[in-house]
Amino acid sequence: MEKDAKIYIAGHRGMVGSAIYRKLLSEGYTNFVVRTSAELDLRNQEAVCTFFEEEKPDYVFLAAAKVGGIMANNTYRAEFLLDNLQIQNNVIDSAHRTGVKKLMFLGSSCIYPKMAPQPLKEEYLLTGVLEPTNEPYAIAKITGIKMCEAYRSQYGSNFISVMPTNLYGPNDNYDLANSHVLPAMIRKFHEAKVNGNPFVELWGTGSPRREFLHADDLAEACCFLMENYNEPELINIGVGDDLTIKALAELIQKVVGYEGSIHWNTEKPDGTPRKLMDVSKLHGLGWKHKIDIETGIKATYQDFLSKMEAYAV
Ligand SMILES: NC(=O)C1=CN([C@@H]2O[C@H](COP(=O)(O)OP(=O)(O)OC[C@H]3O[C@@H](n4cnc5c(N)ncnc54)[C@H](OP(=O)(O)O)[C@@H]3O)[C@@H](O)[C@H]2O)C=CC1
Ligand SMILES: C[C@H]1O[C@H](OP(=O)(O)OP(=O)(O)OC[C@H]2O[C@@H](n3cnc4c(=O)[nH]c(N)nc43)[C@H](O)[C@@H]2O)[C@@H](O)[C@@H](O)C1=O
Repeated sequence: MEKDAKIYIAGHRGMVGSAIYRKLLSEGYTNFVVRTSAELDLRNQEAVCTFFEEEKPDYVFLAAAKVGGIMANNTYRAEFLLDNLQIQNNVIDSAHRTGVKKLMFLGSSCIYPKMAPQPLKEEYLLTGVLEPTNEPYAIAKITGIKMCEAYRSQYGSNFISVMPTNLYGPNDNYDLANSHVLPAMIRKFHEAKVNGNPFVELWGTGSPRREFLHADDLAEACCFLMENYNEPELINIGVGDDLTIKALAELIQKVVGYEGSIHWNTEKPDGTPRKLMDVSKLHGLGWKHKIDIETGIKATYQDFLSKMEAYAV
């Protein structure tokens, strides 16, 4: 990307979009176009077409989406399917129509079959049945991958698809019902510590395994791939290592300094038993993550503390 190129970061206030924004600013890029969802609802096809025709960005990072943890995905199934299809269809097609030089579509590790062999290689896409709790979201993301592939093959568009593993970091969502596990645990342990609660309730059995990548590492990988990856095939972004939800809970409990106990509510879903990314393709290109999980959790806890008033702890 040329340093003065016009870059549109869709979802620039979100955890991922804001991390990409910070990374690009730190690398000396200056020409950005951004809109909040209130200013430009990406589900609105006409508004998105007009925006692209007026702004004509050179590069697009598509980090706007309806996002949430296992309960949000399972509860708002229609919105996770429709909103995401609308957002990505509108942005990808407008990017093509206005001659965007390159677009990056962000998918997710949940696109892979629930019982796929581990670690998850890129070629396992569409080889089996999906995890039911996030099937609508996964179907939308798979459609986004196929849109990028189709526009490349029919029109020669340089649209790439990257599949991040579970993410965490600054500007994460700490809502107890709708967030992902890592921010939820930070908030639950912190509130229990402050309020002197004897136990914290967590969901499922604690036995599923998850891989976690810090948003700043993800942003670095996205910028690296925007520079160095121009292939039709999707590419995984992860750390190549995972831990059980129980081990994650113990780590966060230690960082927060909570001394009570954990109750596992097995009425709540476990979701996919394991989704560990195979990152050999990414490593082969020369990129590897830097932030280890304990360092990342400590920094994220500080981010939570700085925003705590917003969550009325
Ligand atoms: N978080 C995770 O663990 C993972 C995330 N991803 C992917 O990364 C991307 C970013 O996720 P993340 O940063 O975590 O999500 P966030 O919820 O933090 O941010 C999503 C952003 O999307 C924008 N947005 C949502 N709906 C609309 C809309 N209708 N019109 C315009 N903008 C909209 C929001 O804008 P505004 O703030 O202005 O309302 C928000 O800034 C997504 O594609 C997600 O699927 C992939 C794997 C894991
Ligand atoms: C990124 C990814 O995120 C989603 O998938 P997920 O990885 O299953 O999401 P999660 O982070 O919410 O949960 C991970 C694990 O953790 C357990 N768990 C324990 N206690 C809490 C808890 O308090 N909150 C939450 N949310 N989970 C908890 C929970 O039961 C599960 O076993 C996809 O829908 C999809 O959106 C997607 O792509």
